[in-house]
Parts: sequence; C-alpha cells; structure tokens
Amino acid sequence: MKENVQSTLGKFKMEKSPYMHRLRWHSPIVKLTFWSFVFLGLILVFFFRSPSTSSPLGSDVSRRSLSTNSWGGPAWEKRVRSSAKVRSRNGISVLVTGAAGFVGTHVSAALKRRGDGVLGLDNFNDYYDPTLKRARQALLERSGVYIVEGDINDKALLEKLFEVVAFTHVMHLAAQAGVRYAMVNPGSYIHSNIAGFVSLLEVCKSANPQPAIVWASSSSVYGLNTKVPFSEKDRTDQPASLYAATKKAGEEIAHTYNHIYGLSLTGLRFFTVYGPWGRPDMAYFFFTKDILKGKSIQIFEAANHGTVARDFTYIDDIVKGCLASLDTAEKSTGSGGKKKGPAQLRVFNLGNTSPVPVTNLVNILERLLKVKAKKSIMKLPRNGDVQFTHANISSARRELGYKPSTDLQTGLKKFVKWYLSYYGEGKKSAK
Ligand SMILES: O=C(O)[C@H]1O[C@H](OP(=O)(O)OP(=O)(O)OC[C@H]2O[C@@H](n3ccc(=O)[nH]c3=O)[C@H](O)[C@@H]2O)[C@H](O)[C@@H](O)[C@H]1O
Repeated sequence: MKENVQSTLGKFKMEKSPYMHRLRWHSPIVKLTFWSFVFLGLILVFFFRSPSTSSPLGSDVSRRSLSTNSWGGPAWEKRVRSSAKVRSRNGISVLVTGAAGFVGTHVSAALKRRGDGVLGLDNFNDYYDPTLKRARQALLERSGVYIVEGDINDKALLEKLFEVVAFTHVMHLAAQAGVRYAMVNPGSYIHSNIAGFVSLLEVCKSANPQPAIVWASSSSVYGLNTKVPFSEKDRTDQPASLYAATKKAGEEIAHTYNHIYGLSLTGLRFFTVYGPWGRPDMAYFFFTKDILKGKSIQIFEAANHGTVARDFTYIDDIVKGCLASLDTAEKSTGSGGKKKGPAQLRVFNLGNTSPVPVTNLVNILERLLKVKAKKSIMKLPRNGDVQFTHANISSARRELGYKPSTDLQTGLKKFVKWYLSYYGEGKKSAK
C-alpha cells in the first residue's frame, strides 16, 4: 500500500501537463489564481482562529476560563431536565447563572430546598481559586442541582438550554466581581458584565415563553454619591470603578430590553455580601487567611484619618431577598422577540442598613480567631474603592418583605466556623 502511494506521487511528479509550458509564473492567469488562493487562505486562517465569542477580549478571557464546554446529547439533556424539574406545587423553574459562585450556590440550594426546579450554569473561571467553586458544585450536586459548564456568551448553549427547558425565571448572578481587579483586567468586566448580559437577554427575549429575570447589580453604582443612606432614587451617574460602570450599564441595558421586548427585569444592588463559602478576593475573607498566617493586613483609611465603612450584608439575608424577588416578579409580556405590553422593571437595594468601619470588622475577626492581627494603615487607594456604603432598604422592605436580621458579629462567627472547618488543620489551604 505504502509503495503504491509513493509510486503514484512519483508518477504524478514526473508527468507534465501539455499546458505546462504555456502557464508560466508571469502569466496573468497564474498570478491571479495564486494570489486568490493566498487571499482565501488568509481569510480561512483568520476565521478559524477567531474565538467564537467574537470579543476583542476573547483570548484573555478564554485563558481564564477552565471550562471544557462539552454539552449536548440525550444523556446531557436528561440531566438538564431532571435538575430543572419542579417538584413542588406552584414551584418555579429557574436557570441560575454563576451557580458555582458564592451567592449563586446559596440561592440555588435554597430554591432546590423548597422544591423549585434549578439548573446551574457557570464557566468556572480562575479569577479566584477554582477548587472552591468545584467544592460548591459538589455541594449542589448532592442536593440534585446540576451545573452546566459554559459561558453566558455562548449563545448556542443558552438557546439549547431554553429549548430543553421552558424556564419560568432566570436568576442571573454570573459576573466579573471585585472593585479593584477592574484595573488589572478591565476586559473581563466588559466580557461578563456587558457582553455576557446582552447575550443572555438576547436569548431570553426570543424564548417562548420569555422568562422573568432577576439579576445582580451592585451597591457600587452609587459611586461618589454622598447622600446617605443610598436610596434607589439617588443619582448613579458617577461610578468610581469600571466594575461599577459595567453594573450601571447593566441597569440601562435592562431598561432597554424591558422597553423593547417586554422582559420582566429586577436588578438587585447587593451591599458587600459575606458569609460561609464566600469569595476569597473579599477583604473579610483574605483578612481571616492572613491573620491566621501571621501576615500583615492593610486597613484603608480616607483623607484626614476618615473612617472607611461598609454596609456588610449576610448571605442568608441576601438569599431571602433573591427568592422574594423571584416570587414577586411578574411575567414577561413578550413572545418570540415581540413585546405585547408593558412589563415590570425594578431595582432594589439589598443591604443591612448599618455600616461598620473596616477597623471594627478586623476587631471582630481578631476576637473570633483569637489571634492579634498585624495591621498597617494605608491611604484608601484611588483604584475604585469608595469611602462608605449605606443602604436605604425601604423599597425592598415594602415590595419584597425584605428584612435583614444578621449583624456583622453573628454573620462573621458563622463565616469563621465554616472557614476553619473548610481550611482547618490537615485540610486544603486558602490560596
Ligand atoms: O457592594 C458591592 O457591590 C461590592 O462589594 C464588594 O466590594 P467591597 O465593598 O469593596 O468589598 P471588599 O473588597 O471586601 O472590601 C471591604 C472593605 O475593606 C476595605 N479594604 C479592602 C482591602 C484591603 O486590603 N484593605 C481594606 O481596608 C475596602 O476599602 C472596603 O471598605 C465586592 O467585592 C464587590 O464585588 C461588590 O459586590
């Protein structure tokens, strides 16, 4: 066989076409054909090497995504259906994006506990330690929640999910979080918080029936606003970080999709959410890690020794706010990409209403950990941080029955207990 191939090639090489003499390089036809092939080749190379997300930031983002993106097939569809199956009377069927994230895990577990159908979606990127995300995934798996591995920018995947399940609701929590990281990787904020959100809304608007959407905005949209406590009616046109700007953009985008397509949209402005299974990039989390390791921590202070404070909000209170938002969300009014009438559009602050100085947060941690922190005081860096946050929650209280009930001391006690059991003696160490 090998011989045959070789001899054929040899034979072909040896043979000369009768036209060979006439078709020389300097002939215009040969030149034209040659350059046409080169041009076509370049187009093909460009086409196949472009990331499918067609984002100018695609390569950076795909480096961070550890997703295998394998989906589809009868067994996969069966798993998706089973996870999204409603098991209680009047239950809802929810697609939770960012389900392996901190808030996403807690919300998914709570929905599943009360018999709702829940399907997770997460790209498992490495913004922070993905093993923590995998541990959350394992936790959800045990309660019957399946997390599909994929990106919200993958429109084909989203369409497939809506083809397999007629979701009544979407809890959209997938996002690039963190205020300070926006100066390190600005592109990831555009990719997830803007392009990803639009990709999701595009699919939701065409879905039949259209789902109602509840999504995570942020307290950071208040930016340089100095009027306290922050009310939903206050100005939000002075973001202090790109993160805040992308969340603010999300609120405007939500308005557009509500206006044009009749999508029911509720944005939740979360105020510094903390608790067990939290995010390692947040101060309360890495302060705990560093205090235990005997490493120095930096505490920010504003000009003239001004106090920096946050309206820290415990995860269980946030979960209640999320579920109440889903339960009070009205149906979207459009179908097949066409608006049929006005639809609900809401924004709520979900905070704790009692700001605590960061120095107090550290004092509480010292007491709970029984270790004295090595502290250095630093001027609040000009990298997106604001001096304080304070939520006015009267609107959420009135419309959602939202009533936060966990103070920082109580919430941190639960966090530290979890932290020590998760990272404690002989177990994994926080990265
Ligand atoms: O409400 C939100 O919408 C946002 O909340 C969270 O942002 P922040 O409120 O900034 O939380 P976080 O970083 O934990 O800093 C806490 C405090 O510690 C101070 N801080 C921070 C770091 C440090 O080294 N020293 C320090 O004093 C710092 O100045 C601050 O006062 C989410 O991360 C964000 O994704 C978004 O959801």
